[in-house]
Amino acid sequence: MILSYYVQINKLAGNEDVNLPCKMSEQASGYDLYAAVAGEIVLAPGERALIPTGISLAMPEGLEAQIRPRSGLALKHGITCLNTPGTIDADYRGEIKVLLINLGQEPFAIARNERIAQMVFQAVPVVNLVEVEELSETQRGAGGFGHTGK
Ligand SMILES: O=c1ccn([C@H]2C[C@H](O)[C@@H](COP(=O)(O)OP(=O)(O)OP(=O)(O)O)O2)c(=O)[nH]1
Ligand SMILES: [Mg+2]
Repeated sequence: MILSYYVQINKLAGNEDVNLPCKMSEQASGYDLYAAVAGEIVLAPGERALIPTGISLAMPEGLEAQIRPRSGLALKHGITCLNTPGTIDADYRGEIKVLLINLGQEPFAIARNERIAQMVFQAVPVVNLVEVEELSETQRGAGGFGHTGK
């Protein structure tokens, strides 16, 4: 079954040259996000930076977007998203930004229009939290954090 939605996308002023998020293969899960940095920025080992993408979105209620690292950047350069997966709320209208961190040993340069991360859309159920005095019993109960063994 294929779920299909329309999501509005807006290029922010001054970013007309920055590519729109793009799927790199027909059935890719993620739309690659392009850096909207001015010129180039360099992340020293251990350094983090909030990278602009030059775009904003309006998704329908019931969708979210997740910002995830690109595995190639992680493997080759130790570049990942610090808050992965980043959460883009359906009602957020600001610029999408990517919090990158350099966990590698070498400085890493990011140029304008380079692909820095990917954005995956997910359906989010609408949940109503109902406060109660007691919860239903289960076999697991409160067991967790490895209580079933290694
Ligand atoms: O990687 C990210 C994560 C978040 N956001 C934007 C969209 C999101 O809707 C908003 C808030 O994100 P989140 O809820 O993760 O952050 P918070 O620290 O809880 O901030 P807030 O109090 O604004 O919700 O920031 C991004 O652009 N990139
Ligand atoms: Mg929040």
